[in-house]
Amino acid sequence: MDEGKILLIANPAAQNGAGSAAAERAASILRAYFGEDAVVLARTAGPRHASEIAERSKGCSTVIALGGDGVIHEAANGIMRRAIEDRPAFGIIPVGSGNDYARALGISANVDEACAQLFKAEALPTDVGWANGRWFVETLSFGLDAAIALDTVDRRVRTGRTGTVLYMEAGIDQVLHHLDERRYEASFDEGESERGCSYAFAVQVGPFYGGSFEICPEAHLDDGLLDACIAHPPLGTVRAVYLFLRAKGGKHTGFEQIDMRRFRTLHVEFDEVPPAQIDGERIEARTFDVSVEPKALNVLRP
Ligand SMILES: Nc1ncnc2c1ncn2[C@@H]1O[C@H](COP(=O)(O)OP(=O)(O)OP(=O)(O)O)[C@@H](O)[C@H]1O
Repeated sequence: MDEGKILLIANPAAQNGAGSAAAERAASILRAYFGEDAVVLARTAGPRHASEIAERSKGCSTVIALGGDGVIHEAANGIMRRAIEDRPAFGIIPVGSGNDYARALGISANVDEACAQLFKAEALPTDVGWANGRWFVETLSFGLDAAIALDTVDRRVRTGRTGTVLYMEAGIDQVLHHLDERRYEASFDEGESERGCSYAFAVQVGPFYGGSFEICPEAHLDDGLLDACIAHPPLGTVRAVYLFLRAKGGKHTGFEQIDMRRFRTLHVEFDEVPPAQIDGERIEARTFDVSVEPKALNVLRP
């Protein structure tokens, strides 16, 4: 990692409050390495604050977001709002329940290990997705997948569970009780309009979503393309649970109900507003205009 001012944007509320101690720990490790004055710690005060801080972060060479995929999403959006030549390098220290972007980058969920990885990391040009005026670094999805991701937010507060167990529980519950078909009309790369019906429709920069489900195993962070996984009817509950469990290890592809696509742009219009998530955060619309901005962000990758 380049020396120079480092701005550490931390969500103290991440992972039920664990973000606060993690931020202190990360700041002290980074200061011990780069020098006391080289690292500025900024704690977020609430939703969207990370975007504002990152957008205003003039004069620093690196922005590191500490927290879950939500605060990483917000910080990346703030940086992306700046002109490309003015964007600092972007690093992450994952302290969340899903940590999908960290998994795609190969960054440890242990704060000490993540810092050690960042010291040796290179800032590599990385693709960023764009949908309805928001950037996404890893995932955007509609339907069942999004309902699962959104369900985990309430479920975590209720049960205190995190990580894979939390997603598995939410996933099985949604598949058993909300296996809804959603009609859409989609055009990939400005091609002919296709009418379709999906249970789940995920658009990925990297392979992971939902806390380590390898939904698009062939997705690469710097290939200039988005990958989609679309699960079509007919799919009974038993088959759906089977495919859902296989998706944990990326072994759901190759089945006739699973359509894998690769593209640069997508226009998709659902008959009704579907549950939808962008990097794990709620997004509401019936029509989505999606594209990829190749190698738009220099991301610290081990
Ligand atoms: N100080 C704060 N207090 C409460 N919420 C905050 C604060 N700062 C940011 N947030 C919001 O918290 C939400 C969740 O943040 P984040 O993703 O970092 O943690 P998480 O939810 O624990 O992790 P995951 O996304 O992996 O489940 C984001 O929408 C963010 O805007």
